[in-house]
Amino acid sequence: MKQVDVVGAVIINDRDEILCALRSMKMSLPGYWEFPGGKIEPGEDHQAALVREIKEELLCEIEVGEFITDIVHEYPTIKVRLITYEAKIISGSPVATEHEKLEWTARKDIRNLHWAPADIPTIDILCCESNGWERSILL
Ligand SMILES: Nc1nc2c([nH]c(=O)n2[C@H]2C[C@H](O)[C@@H](COP(=O)(O)OP(=O)(O)OP(=O)(O)O)O2)c(=O)[nH]1
Repeated sequence: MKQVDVVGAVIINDRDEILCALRSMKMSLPGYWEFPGGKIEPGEDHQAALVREIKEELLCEIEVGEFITDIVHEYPTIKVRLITYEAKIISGSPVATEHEKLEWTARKDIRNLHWAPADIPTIDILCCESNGWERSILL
């Protein structure tokens, strides 16, 4: 089965909200939420691919931060390797040029969206992080 290598940016603002992107009817997996990003070009490193994709898709500039996870998900006709990183916007503000819409969502609420299946491991890590933080305060 064909595999595509994709990078996704978990763009977080200073209010701990995450930028979520809804795939449009013109894209594959329409109606699913995802992290903005896209396919890595041959010879490109992950960070460069993310900066390029975000510039193309959202017309703004990001700085790529910590690695989150690297997983392979088998869809019925294609395997997607999704590699996610934290990121923040350093210039401009995001515009949906390809997506149906963009939404800043509080970290605690991101599970409520209907995510592309390949994104669930990233969502689990993002939600755990905040639980871990709360747990360490309670202990
Ligand atoms: N960008 C991105 N793609 C994702 C995520 N989760 C997930 O399964 N995908 C899938 C959807 C696409 O098949 C592929 C990403 O490719 P892309 O972002 O370049 O999408 P595209 O619109 O050019 O894809 P296509 O319609 O040409 O197949 O990975 C995610 O969080 N972000």
